Amino acid sequence: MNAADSTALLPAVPAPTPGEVRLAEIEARDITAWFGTHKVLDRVSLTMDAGAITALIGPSGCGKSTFLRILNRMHELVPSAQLAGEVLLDGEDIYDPSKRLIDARRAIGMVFQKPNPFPAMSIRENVLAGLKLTGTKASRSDKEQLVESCLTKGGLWNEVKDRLDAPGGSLSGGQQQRLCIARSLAIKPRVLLMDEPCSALDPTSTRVIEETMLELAHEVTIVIVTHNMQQAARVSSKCAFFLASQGTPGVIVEHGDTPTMFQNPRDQRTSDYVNGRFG
Ligand SMILES: Nc1ncnc2c1ncn2[C@@H]1O[C@H](COP(=O)(O)OP(=O)(O)OP(=O)(O)O)[C@@H](O)[C@H]1O
Repeated sequence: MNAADSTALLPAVPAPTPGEVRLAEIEARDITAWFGTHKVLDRVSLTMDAGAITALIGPSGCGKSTFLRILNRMHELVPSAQLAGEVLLDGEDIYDPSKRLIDARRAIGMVFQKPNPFPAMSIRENVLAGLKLTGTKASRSDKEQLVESCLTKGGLWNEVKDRLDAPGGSLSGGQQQRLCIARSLAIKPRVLLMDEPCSALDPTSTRVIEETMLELAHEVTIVIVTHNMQQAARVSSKCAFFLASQGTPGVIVEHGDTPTMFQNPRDQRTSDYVNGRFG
């Protein structure tokens, strides 16, 4: 079975109700990035469509994670990091000096490779942690509703509804990752960035998270970095192939609809990569 064929294994997802949510487009324009003098991305442009799941693929070190971190202003946390270019969230540059960092982080959430719940905090507190960090006020009953809806969207509610006061650290790795997804949803992001969210998980947990992603795409635009070609084919509708050949900075070689990228790519290097001939 090739990667594209495996799409059929996932259950059908019902269409979104029109007008229910306003989905955001995120566009990177001419992004060049450095760590010190090391240029790691060179004029990368990519539009990640509203409501789509876009997969960023490519060999190790080609700048996928750096690109993802640029999309919610995490790149600037590294002291030596520099950046040129623009990131437009629904047409507005999140790097515009008049824009606040906290607004970018609130609108553009991130789930990391390694599940990182607050281990000693309860499951409930983990979900609500983002409200505190962003200074968002909510009544007790609103918080209870939020906990239930986020854990439901994160695909975890049925497993934890009877132990919301148990510590986040008591959950399995896959459950912890779904808790992190629920936590990121609580502040209602418009875009969710996921950096290899399943690479530390077993196949069953991976499948549950993939199903969760497909459900979430109805209300939040998703960008995922993955090394797993089957996963890219199963969950994404758009795909971008990054490459940094022989010490040159990373560029996007090709991007487009996922089935085309897997079955009929224009560039031989894309074909070689998605078919496992390198990387
Ligand atoms: N904090 C950092 N300081 C200095 N260089 C860094 C830092 N983070 C990444 N780099 C360098 O930037 C380049 C791109 O790294 P990045 O992690 O973005 O690639 P990647 O495609 O996501 O790799 P992988 O698939 O292995 O996670 C690499 O050469 C890496 O060594």
